[in-house]
Amino acid sequence: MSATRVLVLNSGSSSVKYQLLDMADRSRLAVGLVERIGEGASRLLHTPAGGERRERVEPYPDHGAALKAVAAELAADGLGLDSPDLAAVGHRVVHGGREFTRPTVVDDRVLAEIERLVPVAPLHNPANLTGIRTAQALNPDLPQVAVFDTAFHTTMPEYAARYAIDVATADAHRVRRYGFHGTSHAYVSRATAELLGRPVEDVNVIVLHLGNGASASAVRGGRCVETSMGLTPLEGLVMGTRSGDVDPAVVFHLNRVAGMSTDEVDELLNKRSGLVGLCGDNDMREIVRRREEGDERAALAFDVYVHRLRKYVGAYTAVLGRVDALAFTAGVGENSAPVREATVAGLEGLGLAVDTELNNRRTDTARVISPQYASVAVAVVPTDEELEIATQAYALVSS
Ligand SMILES: Nc1ncnc2c1ncn2[C@@H]1O[C@H](COP(=O)(O)OP(=O)(O)O)[C@@H](O)[C@H]1O
Ligand SMILES: CC(=O)OP(=O)(O)O
Ligand SMILES: [Mg+2]
Repeated sequence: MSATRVLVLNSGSSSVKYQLLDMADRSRLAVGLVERIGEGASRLLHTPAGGERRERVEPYPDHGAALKAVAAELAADGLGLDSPDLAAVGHRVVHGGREFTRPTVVDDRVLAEIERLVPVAPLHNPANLTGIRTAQALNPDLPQVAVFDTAFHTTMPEYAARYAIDVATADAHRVRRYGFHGTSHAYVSRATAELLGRPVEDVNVIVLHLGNGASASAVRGGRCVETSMGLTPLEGLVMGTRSGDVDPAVVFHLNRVAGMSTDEVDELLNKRSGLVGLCGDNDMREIVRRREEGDERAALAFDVYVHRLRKYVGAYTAVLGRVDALAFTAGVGENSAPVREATVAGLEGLGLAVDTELNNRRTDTARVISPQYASVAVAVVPTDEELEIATQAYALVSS
């Protein structure tokens, strides 16, 4: 019997999410999360299929230490990285530049390329590299597969990927729009077509991936034609801690007028902006609760967030020409009925509306929330980046 299991590692700036899947039946054998890596008391939560959740609170100074603890938890369930049932480890790698258009088995050249892209994904690529190197050290014989956030967006037409800046300067430094969360945009756009019962080739979808990081994409017939993130995951929508779009002159202005260094402005726009910068909270549940209690800062943060979303929905409607579906996904998109309602309110002219009762209903499965009469299907479509990474990694190593 051949190996059918895939361990998926999704390493973020201060966390690792992981899942062990059996691709024979797509079942989950274990799921877990390590939070607050490098922040003193880190926490590991590990749940084996059919077993009790286990918690470990201890300091993990870096992603390497965290992954060793994850490997130990898996080994305790007989699911260690040395198991002959394991076919591959699939890694979410955030920045793959233009080079990587599909999942790739990691070798020294691939590692060097991911390393070269660290300056354009400083919060993400170093953690992804540590994940790969640690898994390699734990079992050198196991294929490590990199699945890139940028890959799905490499089909964007040149006029969407180009910034209107001097071509020679841009090309010399690879300055262009790459886009991120591609694994989620790919999975959700396909799942939306399935929900509508139509072939993906025939369907045009706007996907709103609203997690801590957030991005929109316009997908025509299964191919991405536009997305809101750019050179780095800072451009576009308002996010938990990131500003999204600002006039680039904000950077020079703060440098000249407030004496802030480039690194300080970088930190401001990536970590002290977005929802947290506007109202002190980045959790949409908390913002909605405060807003309902009459908190003005929370209400403004909500309005700025939703206004940006509405601008992108309008823009992507124009990009696609014909829209069949608008899909909400990730933490906020899947769970926040108030955000979904406010995003499409008054957009009947674009064929958009939600049915209040359908919008407020809670399910774990994909569903349409627009009324019968609406010409665009508004849908809630849960993303599953881990399943998608496992599927792509397994397809590659078993082919
Ligand atoms: N029930 C809910 N209502 C509103 N927002 C929620 C709810 N559950 C989670 N969220 C939001 O989802 C965000 C996290 O989304 P997620 O997709 O898990 O993010 P990431 O993968 O980027 O860490 C949280 O910051 C929170 O704002
Ligand atoms: C690219 C990106 O923004 O990822 P995340 O949402 O995991 O921070
Ligand atoms: Mg996410």
